[in-house]
Amino acid sequence: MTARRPDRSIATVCLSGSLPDKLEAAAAAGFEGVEIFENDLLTFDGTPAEVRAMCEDLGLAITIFQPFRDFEGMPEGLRVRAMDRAERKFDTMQALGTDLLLVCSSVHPAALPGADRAAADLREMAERAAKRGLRVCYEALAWGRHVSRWRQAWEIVRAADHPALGLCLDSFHTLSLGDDVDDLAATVPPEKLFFLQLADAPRLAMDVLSWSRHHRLFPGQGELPVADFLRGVMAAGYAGPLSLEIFNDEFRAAPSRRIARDGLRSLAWLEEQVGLAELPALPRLAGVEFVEFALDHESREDLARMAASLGFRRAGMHRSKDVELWRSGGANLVLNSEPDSAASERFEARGPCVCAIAFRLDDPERLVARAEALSYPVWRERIGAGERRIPAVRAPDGTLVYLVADLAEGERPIWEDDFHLEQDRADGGFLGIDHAAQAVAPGLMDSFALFYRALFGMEPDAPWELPDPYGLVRSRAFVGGQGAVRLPLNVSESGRTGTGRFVSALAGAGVHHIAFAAADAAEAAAGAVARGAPLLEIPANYYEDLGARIGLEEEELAGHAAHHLLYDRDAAGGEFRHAYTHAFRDRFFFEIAARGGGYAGFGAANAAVRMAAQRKTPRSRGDAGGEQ
Ligand SMILES: O=C(O)c1ccc(O)c(O)c1
Ligand SMILES: [Mg+2]
Repeated sequence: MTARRPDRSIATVCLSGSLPDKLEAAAAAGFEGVEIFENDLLTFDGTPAEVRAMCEDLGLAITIFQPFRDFEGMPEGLRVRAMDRAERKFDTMQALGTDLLLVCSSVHPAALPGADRAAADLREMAERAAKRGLRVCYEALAWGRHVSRWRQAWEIVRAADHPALGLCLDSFHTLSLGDDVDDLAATVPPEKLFFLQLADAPRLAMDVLSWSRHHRLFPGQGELPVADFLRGVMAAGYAGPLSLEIFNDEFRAAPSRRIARDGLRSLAWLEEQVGLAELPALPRLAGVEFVEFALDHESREDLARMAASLGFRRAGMHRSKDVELWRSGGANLVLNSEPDSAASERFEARGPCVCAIAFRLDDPERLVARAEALSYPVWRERIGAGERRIPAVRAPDGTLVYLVADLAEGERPIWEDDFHLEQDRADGGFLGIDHAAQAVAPGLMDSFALFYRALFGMEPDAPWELPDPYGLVRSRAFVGGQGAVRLPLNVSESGRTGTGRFVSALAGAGVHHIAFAAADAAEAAAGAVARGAPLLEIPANYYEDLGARIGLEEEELAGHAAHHLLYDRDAAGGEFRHAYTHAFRDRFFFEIAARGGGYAGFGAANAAVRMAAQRKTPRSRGDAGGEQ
């Protein structure tokens, strides 16, 4: 570890609720400071002195009071008003007990250009602040009228040349304009770096004001190079707090405690990225060991029949619980009907569903320690004598993620301790679980992103959009262990899309799609069809288009059509062949998938055909319905 960890701060504007709710949530999550956003004070029914007392009781420093708008460059009459307004806000700051004011660059239509004029205004403000022992920092808003970049703000602060005036940097304003801080250390002396605000965002093609006001995210949740930005600022000698400033409509509609906690996790992860703090090291992910279903006996029989049609066989019965293991080669399905368990709790709330997924990784206990350091809940199921306790962490929707040690040759697999095994592993079948896709409720996507990225070190693919016949589905895949674990997350604002219906049918989010890796897709699909598996019918038009688009030979096209296979090819010639089943009781479905030539996607080009086929084919059997 290099220096002492900087204090962690969060702007009240990030959180939902009243000012006291926000402060309590920030303190409960473990922040050391808060930015008091002026609007939160204006709408609070109490004095600034009461806010100060609340913060003191909660152990929170007020790191800054903000924003002070439209100050610099005003023509004479308005300039006097602006100075008066500043004096009034200094009164408020003194009552709050904070010494730092953020002035953001003016957007006022009357604001006049000119660095000298702005410098003179800020110098006078700083002089007035200094008389009261206060300080001012100046921030370039990306949409400022005359000042939109930190270098312009710095020219003004430098020219003003007052010890009570410094710079506020905000990663969003810099990165959203495609700018960087590479020359910050060479340009700005450290004592002039007064404050640092951190925010990430998805890459969106929209005006920067709307982007900033509605779509900011915590570092790690978006696509901006926030870690590089922070490295540059630390290299310039910044010594103040790291403060999160996120304007996001979903954050402000979500429970403040969850959002505050995600904020702290995000900062801890970011500090690890740049070497400011340490966490128990990231895991080495080796694969998905199993997917577990919560079922009653009736649905278990149906699901077992469907699994059998895909080539799975019952491989074992649990020694002490009402749980079956079904296996095909390296793919394991756990069918859990144990009463009074985490699974039954899930079944009672949601009906048949995926209640857990298990990752194979190098050191489960180190991951547990990392989860605890990031305050993700850890779960340990009760066990019978002699059985192995497999630790788990809870995903943001409550799904359990079990942590199973990646075994060296000859080590004893978990299954042997807990199951009476009827069949060993070497029986052909699937190679393993290729990917597990989750439907995520709209407000939870960003929490999931942080969960997979900060806790497991998985990296996000670029987001993409899938056209469901009844609305848009946004998708973003998280990939770990060089493709050993692949988890596409799907979110839909519309309740009518397949994703929307899975979310409502599952009372929240959940794994709704499990892909088994096959060495030979045609062979696996042919076997499945022969055993009566409910594979999706693909329209002939699809194969027509495939021939036209990719130029596959007629014979190959006919083979794909005969086996219900979809086909995709990437720019480097990697190939993907895959077939889908109908959904099991409208809740989840399976896929047979074969990758070749380093193909890293999920057949997104075929998603529209798959979703349409799932919607239009009538329920053909009791265990494999398409329409509700
Ligand atoms: O959107 C704004 O107006 C605004 C205000 C203050 C900030 O620090 C900021 O980054 C943006
Ligand atoms: Mg800011």
